[in-house]
Amino acid sequence: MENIYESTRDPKQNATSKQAILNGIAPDGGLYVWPAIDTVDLDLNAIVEQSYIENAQYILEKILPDYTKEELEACVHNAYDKSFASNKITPVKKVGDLYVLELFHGPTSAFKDVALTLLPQLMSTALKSAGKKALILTATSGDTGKAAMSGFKDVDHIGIRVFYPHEKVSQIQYRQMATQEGNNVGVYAIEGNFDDAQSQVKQLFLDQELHQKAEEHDVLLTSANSINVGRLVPQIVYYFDAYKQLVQDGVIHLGEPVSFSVPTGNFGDVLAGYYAYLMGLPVERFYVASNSNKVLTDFLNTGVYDKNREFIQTISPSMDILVSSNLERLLFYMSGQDHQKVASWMKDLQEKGRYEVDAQTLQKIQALFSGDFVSDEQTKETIKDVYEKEGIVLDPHTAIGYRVASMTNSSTPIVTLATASPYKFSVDVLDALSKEASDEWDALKKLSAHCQDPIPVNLAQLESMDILHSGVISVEEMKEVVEKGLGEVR
Ligand SMILES: N[C@@H](CCOP(=O)(O)O)C(=O)O
Repeated sequence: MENIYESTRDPKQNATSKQAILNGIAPDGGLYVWPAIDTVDLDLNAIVEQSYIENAQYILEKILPDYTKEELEACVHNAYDKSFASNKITPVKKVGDLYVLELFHGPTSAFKDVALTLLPQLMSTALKSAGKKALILTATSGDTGKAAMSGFKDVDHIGIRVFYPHEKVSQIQYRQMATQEGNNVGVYAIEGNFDDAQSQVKQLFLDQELHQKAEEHDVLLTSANSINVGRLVPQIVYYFDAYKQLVQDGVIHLGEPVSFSVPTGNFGDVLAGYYAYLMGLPVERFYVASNSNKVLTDFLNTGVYDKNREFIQTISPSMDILVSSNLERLLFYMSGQDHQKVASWMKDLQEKGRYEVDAQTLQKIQALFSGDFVSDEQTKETIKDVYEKEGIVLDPHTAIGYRVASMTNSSTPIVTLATASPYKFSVDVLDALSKEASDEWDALKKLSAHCQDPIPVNLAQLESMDILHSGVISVEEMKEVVEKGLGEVR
């Protein structure tokens, strides 16, 4: 099978899709990309007629060509047949003049579930072909960690270790992770922020001593973050499916463009949309919505990416990120697939904390992407305003995307990606609605009563669950955790 994937930094580092998924990141620290993704020929007429599951299979067959049709069929059905509370998987709703793509009906109430119910299937299938075991390392700012553990819990031949920033996730996100059951999971708070966790995980992937030890245990080290192409590609499907729903609802005619507003920190979700665009989805513009950690807004406006700034803890913690990993993939495509340029920008980021792209690359990016940011105060205002006018409660991340979408004066329909359930951020959402609560449980109940909407079962049951993981470790101690984990994969 052809090695169609290659590192953003060096075309010689190439792999099949199964190998790319097993490796997580390329051995040179770059991210796997498929340079010819824009040659994929998808039939939009077929897509608007098919179910979500049929579309997932249709699209993944094109982008993961070394999986057999039967393998992908099994993976997709195992992931989506029973795990989502909506039979549409990711329904689109009209909210005011905008559209909202609800991505939070999965087992942990965040958009990550769409990919992290499928990645364990893809990973297990690839591991079987390779005859190996795997230890998955995951950095999380709140949502990915829980969704990854839920997806990989008790999966044979796979272990998972999750690292999140101590006291920098919402109370409910903390409870979701700290109560996680499973004989193959480990979750640790780290002293630091998400960027510290993510950088250390990336370092560990490149650590030769660790790889040596992994080999001794016959274990591969890999990732459940969106740096892994297997985490990213399932997210392409919901962009096509949202388009399908707009056509079916008569909002657009087939072939007409739509725009997307995507709240993002690590740039994975919006990059999946760009992949959909490269595969033929008619998109006019992507609005990249940030919180006060507005490193992406500044980059999109100036071409300078500069992480040397204050890290701000916000009420949208999943987006409290200053090193936005997947931007590297966008730079690869927008620079004309110039591996050397990408490698030198990433070297600058590593050594100086900043890089500046050339005018041509910036121009190409700006032709399709805009960036804007929203403060905590504005986020709360938006939650309140949308609730009062439309009776819909948005979570803080979605509110950021919604506000950025509503600031444009485009006549093209804009779909905001609703990335999480508001109940995951119950205290701040209730506060935005000018109500008080004594703690996160009181907030959950009051929010539910106020909105006359049931609390998702997976969140409601957290209150009675025991805390199983309470370790707080330093960034340096992460390596020990991983070394130990290698011997525990069964
Ligand atoms: N927002 C994420 C951060 C990690 O991003 P990912 O898309 O690379 O998994 C989170 O909630 O953990």
